[in-house]
This record gives sequence, structure tokens and C-alpha cells, in this order.
Amino acid sequence: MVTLDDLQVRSLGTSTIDSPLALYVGGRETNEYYVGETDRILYDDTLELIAARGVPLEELPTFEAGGPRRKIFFDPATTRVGVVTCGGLCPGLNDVIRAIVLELDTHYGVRDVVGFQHGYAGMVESNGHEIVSLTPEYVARINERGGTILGSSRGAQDPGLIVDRLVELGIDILMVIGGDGSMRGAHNIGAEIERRGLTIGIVGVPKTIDNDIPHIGQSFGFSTAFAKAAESIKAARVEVEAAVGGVAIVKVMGRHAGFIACYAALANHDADFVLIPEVQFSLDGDNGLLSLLSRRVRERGSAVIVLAEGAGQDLIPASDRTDASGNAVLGDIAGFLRDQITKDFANRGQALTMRYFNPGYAIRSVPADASDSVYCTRLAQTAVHAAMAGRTDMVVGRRRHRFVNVPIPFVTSGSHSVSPDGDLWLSVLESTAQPFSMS
Ligand SMILES: Nc1ncnc2c1ncn2[C@@H]1O[C@H](COP(=O)(O)OP(=O)(O)O)[C@@H](O)[C@H]1O
Ligand SMILES: O=P(O)(O)OC[C@H]1O[C@](O)(COP(=O)(O)O)[C@@H](O)[C@@H]1O
Ligand SMILES: [Mg+2]
Repeated sequence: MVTLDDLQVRSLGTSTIDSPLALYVGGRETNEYYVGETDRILYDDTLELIAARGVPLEELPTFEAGGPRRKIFFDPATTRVGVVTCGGLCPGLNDVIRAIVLELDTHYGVRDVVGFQHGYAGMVESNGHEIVSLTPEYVARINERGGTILGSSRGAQDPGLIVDRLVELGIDILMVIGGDGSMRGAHNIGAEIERRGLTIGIVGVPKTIDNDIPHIGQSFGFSTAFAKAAESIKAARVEVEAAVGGVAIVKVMGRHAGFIACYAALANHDADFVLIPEVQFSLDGDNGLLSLLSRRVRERGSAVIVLAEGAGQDLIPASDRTDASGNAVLGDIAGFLRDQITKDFANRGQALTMRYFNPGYAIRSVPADASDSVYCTRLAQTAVHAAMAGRTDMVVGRRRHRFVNVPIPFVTSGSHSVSPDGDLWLSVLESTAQPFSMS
């Protein structure tokens, strides 16, 4: 069970320097739209959840509020900041890089910001990647492009060698834009820094196209990505309606979490079935996918299946392969379903026109939409405020419209997935009219 201790963010020391933003923060106090720096944000958000804790108010689990402080830890004139992007791509990476640089430069007067190329690999000197000077001019329009101007990578690196490089380059703060794996890596780097008694801060801006990092609210770029995926679902609907016995499978990303599938399906009402890793389904039997699909096509003429890549892995031979970072390489559920559906329709003597859509990388390589750009900027600003105030081993997030600072060990201790008992999955069932249980 989560405790207040789990949510305490580590500091490098006492902040003694007047913040250049002190005037902005000035007399601001908590109100509906702002959280004062001494206030904290509740973890629980219903009366029953709070009552069930059975502890006094001051012991309730609460988050530190994100945002500027009156005093900061690092002297802007002598502070050097490094930025790195790691793991898979996600819309908005360049917006985050740009906003970090602009916030540091414009508001804090930090003129020395450098970028490491190709993730943690580029931080290990022997790998030979140059650092890039990130000036306001350099980052001016990078938000218009997808991907990351710094490049990214997967694969393990030695935290000791990374800390050696930070020391050699005189980096005071490392900003890590990455996913769950990157944050585990960031924590290890932070632990090595602490072991050596150094005052280097590490602050993360969590990136996950799958929206699978817990406690941070919705991840940036997710909304852009599912909107792009929804375009393929719409195209699939057009195709199957024109065909005789049209059935489409639209496979979207989502290794262990089906958020993209759920949101993309909800974005329009074109999906008949949504298959996600969190909810098991059977192929056979009256309530299995094959008979339900056959019935849907007989009744409505066509059907669209939105398939998260991690769904139905129990139906195909297990793969023990992993990628360079140790992430599971999944079996081909889409190919398996295509075969099974084709055979089943043939056995029933039912006409079938099968269409397969795989928007794949196209959904994560696009630039962020306007809403995500705003979100990226605000997350980056929050991360810079925390970093300049000497916070470390933490990530920023936005829970129920409040920006929060969250310890990395808290976000890496679990993962975020679609709850079969939650209201998101209920909405999906309502919108698709797929049965409550397909197993
Ligand atoms: N458990 C871990 N401990 C330390 N570093 C990790 C861990 N998992 C991943 N990393 C490192 O973080 C980087 C990105 O991880 P990866 O899983 O590929 O992407 P993401 O951060 O998007 O989840 C890689 O360089 C990888 O080696
Ligand atoms: O081919 P890659 O780069 O390994 O990426 C594919 C995978 O990365 C993901 O986008 C998630 O990766 P991250 O943890 O890096 O965000 C999955 O949905 C997808 O299966
Ligand atoms: Mg990951």
C-alpha cells in the first residue's frame, strides 16, 4: 500500500539562491488553479479511498506540487545541463527538448545546455558520440518535426561510465526524456551519483507512447498517437463496408497496455471488437471471437477489429526473445488471427474479404498536435523548476490537472494498464457492443 514516504522526492540540498522566478511565484497561494509550494496534492481522490486509509490528514499519501520555487539550489550562472532522449519514439520529444532549453535560458538564465546523442549509448565516451550545444536558436523550430533531434537508442549501458562522463563534462543536471526503462536507468545513474557523493541532479520527463507509466497521468504524445491510429481505423471501416464480408484487423502498438487501442477505438465508433493485453479472449465457443465475428458480419455486413500488439499472446507460442533493452519481443498475433479468421469463414462457407492495417511506427513518428505540444511545454517547464530547485531521482507528471513531482522508484515499481474493472474498458464495451466476456 502506498505511503507518504513512497512519495517523498529526494533533494540534493537546501535551496538558498533567490529564484529568478520569485517575482512570478510571489504571493501566489493555493487555489483551484494553482498549488502553493508548501501545499501537497492528494494521491487518493474519493472520500471512500481517503477514509479507508484511516490515518490523520498529514499522514495521507500526497505528492509534492510541481512548479517554480522562491529559492533554488543551482546557481544559473555556473550551471551546466545535459539532455538525453532514450527508448522508442513518441510525438512531442522535440517539444520537450525545446521547452527545457527555452525555460532554462529565458527564465533562469542558464546558458549552458548540451544534448547527448542516441540515448544512454551516446553518454558513454567510448561510443564516440559528440555532445550538441542546445541554444535557443538551435531548438527554435524543432517542435515542428517528429522524432527527436538528439536521436535515441535501446540497450544497456554502465551507469558508472555515464557518471564518469557527467563528471568529465561538468554536468550539474541531467534531464532524461524516456520511458520506464530509461527511468530505471536514470535511477541507477542517480544511485551511482549518490554513492560518489556528487551533487548532480537527475530529473525525468516520462515518455511512453503506450501510456504505460503509472502515477503520472496521461503521457505526452499519447493523444497525438491515438488520433493517428484512429485514422487507420476509419480507413478500415471504409474498406470493409465496400467489400463483401469485409473484416479488417487494425494492429496498433501496446506491448502490455491497450490504451492506444481503447482510445483510438473510442475516437470514432468504427470498431466492432477491441482486443487488448489486459483482457483475455477465446477464439472458439459461442462467446469466442470467431463466432461473434461471423455473427457481426452476417448482421451488419462487415466488422473492424482493433488489436493491440500484446493482446492474445496466450493463444500463440510463447516467445522468449527480448530486445536490446530486455523488452519482450511479442509473437505475431495479427498474422495468427488473420489465418484463424480466414479458415473459420471458409469452414462456415461465409464470404470474407480480409483487410489488414498496421499503422505501426507511423503513429509515433509524427509531430505532436497542438494539445500535446502545450502539454510537453508545461511538463518540461515543471521539470526545469524541479531540477533548478535541486530535486533529483524524480519525474514530472500531471494527475487530474495538477502538475506533480514523483520519485522515480515509485513510478518504476509498477506499470499502468487498462483495468478490466475500470471505466475506460466499460466505455469501450459500450461503444463497440462487444460482449463483457469473450472467454
Ligand atoms: N531495468 C533497467 N535498468 C537500467 N537501465 C535500463 C533498464 N531498462 C532499460 N534501461 C535502459 O534505458 C534505455 C531505454 O530503455 P527502453 O526499455 O529501450 O525504452 P523506454 O525507456 O522507452 O522504456 C536503454 O538504454 C536501456 O538500456
Ligand atoms: O521497434 P521498437 O523501437 O522496439 O518499438 C516498438 C515498441 O515500442 C513501444 O512503442 C513502446 O516502447 P517504449 O517503452 O520505448 O515507449 C511499443 O509499443 C512497441 O512495441
Ligand atoms: Mg518501455
